Parts: sequence; C-alpha cells; structure tokens
Amino acid sequence: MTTLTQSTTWKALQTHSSQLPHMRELFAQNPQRFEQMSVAACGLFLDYSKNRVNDETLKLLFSLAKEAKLSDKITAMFNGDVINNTEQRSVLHTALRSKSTQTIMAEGANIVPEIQQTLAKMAKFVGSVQSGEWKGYTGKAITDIVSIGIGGSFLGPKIVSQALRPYWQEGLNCHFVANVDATSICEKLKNLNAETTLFVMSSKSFSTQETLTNTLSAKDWFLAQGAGQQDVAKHFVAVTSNVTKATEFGMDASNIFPMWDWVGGRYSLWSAIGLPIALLIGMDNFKALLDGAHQMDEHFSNTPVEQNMPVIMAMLSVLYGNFHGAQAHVILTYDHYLRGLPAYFQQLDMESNGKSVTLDGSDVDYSTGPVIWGGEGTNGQHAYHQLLHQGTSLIPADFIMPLQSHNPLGEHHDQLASNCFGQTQALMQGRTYDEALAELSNSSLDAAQIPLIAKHKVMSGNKPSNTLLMNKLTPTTLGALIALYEHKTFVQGAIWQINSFDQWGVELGKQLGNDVLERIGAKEEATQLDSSSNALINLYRQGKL
Ligand SMILES: O=P(O)(O)OC[C@H]1O[C@](O)(CO)[C@@H](O)[C@@H]1O
Repeated sequence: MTTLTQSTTWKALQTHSSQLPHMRELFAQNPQRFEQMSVAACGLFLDYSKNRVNDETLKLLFSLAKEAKLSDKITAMFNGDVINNTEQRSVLHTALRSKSTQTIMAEGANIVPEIQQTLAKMAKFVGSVQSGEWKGYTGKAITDIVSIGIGGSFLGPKIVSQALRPYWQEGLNCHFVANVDATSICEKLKNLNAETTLFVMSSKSFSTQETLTNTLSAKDWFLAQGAGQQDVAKHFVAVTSNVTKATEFGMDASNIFPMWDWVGGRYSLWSAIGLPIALLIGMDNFKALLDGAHQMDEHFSNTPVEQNMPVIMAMLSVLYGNFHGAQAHVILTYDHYLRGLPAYFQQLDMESNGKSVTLDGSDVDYSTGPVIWGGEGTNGQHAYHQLLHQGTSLIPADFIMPLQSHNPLGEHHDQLASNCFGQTQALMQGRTYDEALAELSNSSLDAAQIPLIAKHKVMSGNKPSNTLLMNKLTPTTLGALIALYEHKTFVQGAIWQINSFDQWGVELGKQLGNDVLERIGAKEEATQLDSSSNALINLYRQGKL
C-alpha cells in the first residue's frame, strides 16, 4: 500500500465521491453553480460545473493537491531542478517561452541567451524563406516544406500548423512525414518539385529510425531529380539536440537549429522543433504562440489551486480515474482547425503519465494516466457519442470551442455551438424512464411497445464534461490552450508521484524491432524466438502466404 492511498484525504474522497447526488440535483440545489464553477485565464474560459463535484469534493481534491506539495513541485520544474530523475534532466519547456529578460538556470548556466539566439536564428531563416530571398538550387523561391519527424517532433509542428491555417503565408505549403511506411513519403513527394522544396528534419536525438530513414529517402529523391550533392544545403535543414550526429549525417552546420536535453520530445514544439510552424505563420505569430503559453505558465505558477485552471482540470481527472473507475478521457474539439488536437494531447498525456512505478520505484496501487482519445464535433456525435451517452464506461469529456469562427458562414457556427452545448447538457442531465415514457406517449407507437422503447431511450446522465471556450482561435489562445494541458498532465503526475518526463516504455519495442530487422535480413530462417515471432518473420521473408 502506498502512503497516497492510505491518506485520510484519499479515503475521504473514496467515501464522499460515492455519496454525491446526481448532477441534475446538484444543479437544482445551487443556482450559482455555473458562476462558482467556472474560471477565466489567459483568454480561455473553463466551465467545470458539469462535473460530479460539490464544494466538499473540490475542497478534498485541493487538499490532495496541497498534500502532494504541488506548489513546491511547480517551483522545482520552473527553477530547472532535475525533476526527470531517471534521465537526470531538468524539464524546462517553460523556459522556451520565457521573457528574454528572465534568468533560468540549467546545469549551472543561464539558458535564456541561447534560447534567444536560436529564436533569432529561426527569425532570420523564416524571414528569408517567406520573402523568397532563400533560393533553391535553380534560383527559385521555396513553395513547399516537407517536415520529417515523429512523435513530438511531428505532432507538435503538424497539429499547431493545422490549427493555425488562417495564419499561413500565401504561397507556402507544408507536408508532414512521420511513418517509416514508404507510402507516406512517396505519396508526398509525388506532387513536389525538388527545385522549390525545403526539407526540415526534426529529431531531438538524431537517432530515431523512422526519421533517419525518411530523410535518407528524401535526399535520394532530391538527388534523383537532378540536384547535386552541393545543392543539399539549400534544401535540407535539421533541428536537433545532437548537433555532432547531424553534422556527421551530412547536414550543413549552418543549417542546424539546436535544441536541448531539458526539452522533452512531447514538449518541444516551443523550441526550434516549431520551425515548420514558424515558416508557415511567420515569426511574429510564432512568438504570439509562445506568449500565449507563457501567460498560462504565469497563471499556473502564481494562482492558488482553487482558481488555477490546469490544477482544476487535473484534479477532476484524478477524481474520475481514482474514485470513479474512469479509464479513458475524451477530447472533443468543436472547431475543424483543432481536429488534430486530440492526437496531440494523446501523446502528451499517455507518454507522460502511462507509468506504473513511482519516482522512487515503488509499484503504484492506483490508476495513473487514462486512455486519451477524441475527435472533432459534430462528426463524433454521429459515431462514438452513443457510447458516451449510453455505454457502460464512464468517459469524462472536454469540449473545446472558439466563440467566433474564422469562417463565419450563414448559421454554421450557431449550429456548431448549439451541438456542443447540447451534448454537454445531454451528458449531464440524461433522460429518465418517465421522461422517455412521456415523450413517447403521443407517438404513433403501439401502446405495448412504448415501455420497451422507453427503456432503450433512458440515459443515466451524470456524465461529466468540461467546456473550454476562447473568443477566437489565435496563436496566443492556442499557445495558452496547449500549455494548459501540459500543466494539467504535470499536476496529475505530481499527485501520482510518477515521472511524467521519461518514456522507458517505448524502448523495448524499439530494441526488439531492431533485432527483428536483423533477423529479416539474415541468411537463415528465424528459429531463436518464440514460435509466433519466428513464424511471422519467416512468412515475411517468403513475401507471400
Ligand atoms: O525527436 P526524436 O528524438 O526523433 O524522438 C521522437 C519521439 O520519439 C520518442 O522518444 C518516443 O519514441 C518521443 O518521446 C519523441 O517525441
């Protein structure tokens, strides 16, 4: 048993959360519920009133946060303490969006000047590509960027670029390649002109198989189009913390944008990993994105837990995961530009908090990170929302919507908003048997059928959701939104006493994948592994069933 599950507050939450009335009743009891359970910060507005909480629940959740010494842990992260204890690293993605006047120490040195230098290098490069001053090998300006990377070195640039589509420079396009499946890169390259294409290779470690293979294939393609080795520097740049490896690989030293060990892959879009974003939206907008995140950093580090947006969201997730048995959390974006955000938050949360041992190596005896999934509304309403409403799993939901659309058109946005709010209402209130019977009483159904159909129309309700609003999706509000979820993830990790910043779980698969690759290429058939793995490798070697 861990001390966490033995604590008085934990036990009080167990008892309390099983005794709380239905949310319908909670709303009926307290007309001020919305005012009391909503908070605004950094251009975002959070309505968390449709959750299974009352004042007592919140009090207990905030006590749990205080007992976890959350405020000390936040300070330690912002101060650059080595909180990633298994990799002996500081965790300083927040420094990437700090003010140039700040002093932030990592490993005994102030890291702000090198962050600023890298931003200046990015600004120069972005300016020259956007203005057309940067020329390809035949003297033409760049029209297409191919961003090659995977994990955080892919999802950050891709999802943020997609979200900020209205801010793209006219005449520039971007394509994202992550998967080692050749189809991905081949399909992208089919429609590109080598003379006007710029490849941005993003890999913090510069050792990720998929990214190295895709970059080599991109280079082969580039040379096969008629370009020479001497032209590579005009068309290939790299972002990495391993400058030595990148140089050895053949990247021109002046085309390498640095990042650092103290930036985790899934927290790296704020570094030069964000270069494809900056190339598309320009440096001013990129800085606005950083500024939005910085505003959220300030809010997170300076606001009491009771009004602290990331803390509130994190503690609600702790409530459902640890006291109501929820094993999943759904992110529903009511904005087409934000359609990729669930995938981004999926890596952020699941790679961070998918852990089973505490910082000191003890096994946890409580649930940690849930399965994060989601999609864009209203599409999901005609698909998986059925399970949210009537399925047997409890899946708390976050609804995210800007109040103003970048594409105001007729009644579209009113319909979108009404669906968004209607869903949260339906999840919360549900429909009782009597209500279903009453609805059916005037229908043309056979009277004998009505009780059965009414039973199928019952929705238990009491399904929790948060609604997150912003005026408009801008670089600043997007920066704040992403930082909100980063900090939410951090708080959950702090409660669970896990290391949210390593990812050892992905290593074994990589290691065994390399071993299998050797066996695929070996002279003899595979015989040394388990019967399934041997047979699959040998089938693959035969190339047919
Ligand atoms: O940027 P890199 O070093 O190529 O790593 C890519 C991704 O791989 C991971 O390390 C997991 O395999 C992620 O954390 C990271 O975002």
